[in-house]
Amino acid sequence: MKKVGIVGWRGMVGSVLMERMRQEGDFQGYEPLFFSTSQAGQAGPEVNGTVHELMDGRNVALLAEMDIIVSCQGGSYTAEVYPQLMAKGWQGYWIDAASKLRLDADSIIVLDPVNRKVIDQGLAKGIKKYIGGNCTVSLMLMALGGLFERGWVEWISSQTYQAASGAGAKNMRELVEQMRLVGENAGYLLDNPASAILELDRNVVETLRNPAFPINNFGAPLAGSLIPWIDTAMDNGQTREEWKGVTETNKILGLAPGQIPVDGCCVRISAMRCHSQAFTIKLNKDVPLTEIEQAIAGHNPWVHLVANTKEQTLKELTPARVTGTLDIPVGRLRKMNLGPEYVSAFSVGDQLLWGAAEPVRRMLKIALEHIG
Ligand SMILES: NC(=O)C1=CN([C@@H]2O[C@H](COP(=O)(O)OP(=O)(O)OC[C@H]3O[C@@H](n4cnc5c(N)ncnc54)[C@H](OP(=O)(O)O)[C@@H]3O)[C@@H](O)[C@H]2O)C=CC1
Ligand SMILES: N[C@@H](CC(=O)OP(=O)(O)O)C(=O)O
Repeated sequence: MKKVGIVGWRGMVGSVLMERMRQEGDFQGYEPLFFSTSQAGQAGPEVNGTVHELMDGRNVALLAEMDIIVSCQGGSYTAEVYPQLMAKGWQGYWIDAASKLRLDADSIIVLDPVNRKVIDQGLAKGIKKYIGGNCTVSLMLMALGGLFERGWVEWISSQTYQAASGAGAKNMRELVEQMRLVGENAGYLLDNPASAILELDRNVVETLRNPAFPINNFGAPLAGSLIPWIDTAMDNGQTREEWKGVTETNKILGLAPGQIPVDGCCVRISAMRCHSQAFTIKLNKDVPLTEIEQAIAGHNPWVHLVANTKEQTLKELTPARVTGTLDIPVGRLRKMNLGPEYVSAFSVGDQLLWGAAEPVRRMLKIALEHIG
């Protein structure tokens, strides 16, 4: 029986992966082994009625016995362990949620509803590294895959509204902590409907600017505010998150680097785990809106169109509605005043599902089918 090692299963992305694997009945037909870098020997997850003892995530000899390793443990773990496996001549498949190996020449970024052909070609060529994409990029391609598939996209500008979860579990806690403080400090004014609105506003700002306000993880208030910077600086003025847009999009689609320009401004906002994006799409010809709608809606089973009305937008096109689902709603779709080839659209997606765990889960199934 094939052996699959799962590392990082108890982290945030890993927990969502485990949840999805259980929902889909994925723990069948192979022996799963669960690894931890800090809890080896302790009881791990229960799968199909068996509680699995945790293996040492740094036991490279044991890891090398796996046919497939799935890691949601993070980039520094990958940097530490993957080269050791290579040095041992390991021939297994490495499936990873972290960005570390994404741009290696011999890796494939996986998003099978969009690039199954690229994945299958990689498997046929003997490629062994399959890496989940950046959440923002994966969610854009799940939303607009139909336009790329038709070859209609000349370039895209994406302005993002990214959730706290993208920065990690501690940041999600910090956001809610910030919200609590804002609410608690303003409580007495909210309780008095006669209180002046500018007093309420001053109260909130004083809370946000108080040196004791918890900002250790974000570096700035996020509740009642936003942060137009995600990840590290690149030399050209972009942030790394913005740079991933063009770099990963083209790699996922199997195109030459930079072939389809993608750029925009990535912004952290106070959603919990759904990233949203406003797109300006430049098509290479004037395509009627009905054909654009058909191309988007017909691309994959998870994307759906939301009518460009206030009622439907408020009902269907918000992080509050989409969180915890695999849905990829695309709305606010219209031709822009800039010209007939310019299209505006807005999309929302759960960045822990299609943005992280789901492409990895599906790749494990594809790899298992491939090795038989
Ligand atoms: N967060 C995101 O939105 C996305 C993250 N990714 C990538 O996925 C990787 C993992 O990210 P993420 O899931 O956020 O990482 P987490 O910090 O949630 O988990 C990583 C590891 O931390 C250890 N850990 C220590 N304390 C705890 C605790 N109290 N609860 C759970 N785990 C704990 C666990 O390892 P151990 O058992 O060994 O101690 C766990 O596997 C990163 O490389 C990230 O870049 C990719 C896409 C999106
Ligand atoms: N950088 C993303 C989350 C993430 O982990 O991205 P990546 O997998 O590319 O490192 C965000 O902050 O929303």
